Amino acid sequence: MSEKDVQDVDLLVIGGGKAGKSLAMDRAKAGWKVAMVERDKIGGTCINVACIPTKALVGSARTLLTARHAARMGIEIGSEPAVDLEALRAHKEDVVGGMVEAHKKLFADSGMDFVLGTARFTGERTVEITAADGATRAVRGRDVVINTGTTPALPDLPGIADAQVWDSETILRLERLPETLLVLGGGYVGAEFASMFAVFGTRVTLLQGRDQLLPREDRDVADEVARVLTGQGVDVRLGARASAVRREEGHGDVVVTLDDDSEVRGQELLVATGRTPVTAGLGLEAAGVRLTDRGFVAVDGHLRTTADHVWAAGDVAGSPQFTHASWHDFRVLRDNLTGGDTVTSGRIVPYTVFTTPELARIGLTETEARAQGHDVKVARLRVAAIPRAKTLHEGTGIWKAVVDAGTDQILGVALLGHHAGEVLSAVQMAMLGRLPYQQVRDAVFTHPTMGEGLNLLFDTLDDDKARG
Ligand SMILES: Cc1cc2nc3c(=O)[nH]c(=O)nc-3n(C[C@H](O)[C@H](O)[C@H](O)COP(=O)(O)OP(=O)(O)OC[C@H]3O[C@@H](n4cnc5c(N)ncnc54)[C@H](O)[C@@H]3O)c2cc1C
Ligand SMILES: NC(=O)c1ccc[n+]([C@@H]2O[C@H](COP(=O)([O-])OP(=O)(O)OC[C@H]3O[C@@H](n4cnc5c(N)ncnc54)[C@H](O)[C@@H]3O)[C@@H](O)[C@H]2O)c1
Repeated sequence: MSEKDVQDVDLLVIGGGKAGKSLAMDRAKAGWKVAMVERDKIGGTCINVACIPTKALVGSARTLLTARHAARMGIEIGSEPAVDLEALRAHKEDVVGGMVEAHKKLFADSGMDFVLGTARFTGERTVEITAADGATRAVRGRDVVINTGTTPALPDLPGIADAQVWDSETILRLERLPETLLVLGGGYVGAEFASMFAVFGTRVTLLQGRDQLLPREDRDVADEVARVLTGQGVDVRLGARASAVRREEGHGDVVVTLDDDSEVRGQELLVATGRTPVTAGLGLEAAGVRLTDRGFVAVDGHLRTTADHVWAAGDVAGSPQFTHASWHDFRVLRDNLTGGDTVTSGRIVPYTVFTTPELARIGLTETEARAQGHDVKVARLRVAAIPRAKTLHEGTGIWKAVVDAGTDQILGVALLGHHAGEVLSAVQMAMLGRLPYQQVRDAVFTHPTMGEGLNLLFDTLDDDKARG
């Protein structure tokens, strides 16, 4: 392609994830000439194959639980509630489809040039885009943003490539509800799918290589999540490291061999052992963009890559792998592209693991706080003590808060229980405002709400008992 065929734009976005699409729309509305290239998922990973479909299905699992437990609330439902697989799939596709359609309209209304195709760098700030029909075009950005995300990792285990295993995308096709399901990996994906499928009636065995579920959490919190899963019927096996996988003939069982040579079998296997950055085939060398040792695009605090006027955001840039982190990357980029000077360091990124009930987390764990030299006080509360939880028969879970004993600042919180993700935002506001915990302890919350439990949680910070 000759130089005169290269189209120049103010902003070129490669990959329409949360950061990229938000920035593309924002800058197009501001009058910039913007092109955004997306390979196949209109709206990005979260909407098509991650957060949104999984949370639609978690919603179904919770509806099933509510129906199952209706009698204890004095409601007679009649026959045993059950999953209708076709309707379940339709529900999920309806939610996803609606959001994809909404994005098409938002993209068009913003005035950006939305290009469905695969981008590959051919030189500095310049890409060749190949559309599904093979047509190509070249675009050069004054500034370029790489937002190509991550994809499920397939661990290097003998036999796994031929065992027709599921990953977090293929399982969402909901081709069947297996009677038995093996889940390899006890991180976020493993915990959420294990909880969901167990509620749907599948006998789930979760194989976690480490000796703790959700290894980033404090052990007491992770153990409590494991108890929740066990209570739902999940066989949680810790320290169960897979060494090989095979599928028996005629699409028979999947068999996982563990490090101790024992075998575990199930009708299907979900591999949930992490995600790999999408950089292959991007031609990053041609653009002067370097990777970190772990294969992510190397960026500084401003999200600048090693190439001038080339930026990266979201999962591929090594940001915490959450949609809201990518969304914040958008704000950082917007500032930096319009004369600002904003960095990603120091931001607090909370998250919620959508088991049922869910685990909501922010800030430091107790382990991290102690390792950083804080003298800590730890507050603990059983969710069953919260009046709202009693009215709902939703007493499962524990809440935990870690406070600096010297400054009374809240360092971190883990809330496992009903609507924990919603309650977490109140704690987050207190942390952002640097309020001492006493202000949360003594705030007047509405009765009876789950949020009111924060009074009770911080009330337990009686100095003698809480000092660890
Ligand atoms: C099962 C699951 C559940 C999750 N649930 C949650 C949740 O509840 N909450 C939460 O906050 N996070 C959740 N996450 C994480 C979240 O999905 C990711 O952190 C988020 O989607 C990352 O967004 P991103 O902006 O990095 O890019 P992505 O949304 O990954 O978008 C990248 C886009 O780039 C495109 N692309 C790649 N290469 C090219 C190319 N060469 N040319 C053109 N386009 C390209 C891809 O098609 C893709 O659409 C979940 C993840 C999984 C796997
Ligand atoms: N609710 C949410 O916000 C949400 C939900 C799902 C995913 N996500 C994001 O997606 C990312 C990926 O999630 P994930 O669960 O795939 O990865 P992860 O890194 O959280 O967990 C993978 C787990 O697999 C285990 N493992 C690895 N190899 C193994 C082996 N051979 N045998 C047994 N166990 C093995 C590891 O010990 C680890 O605990 C997360 O980091 C998270 O940020 C977020």
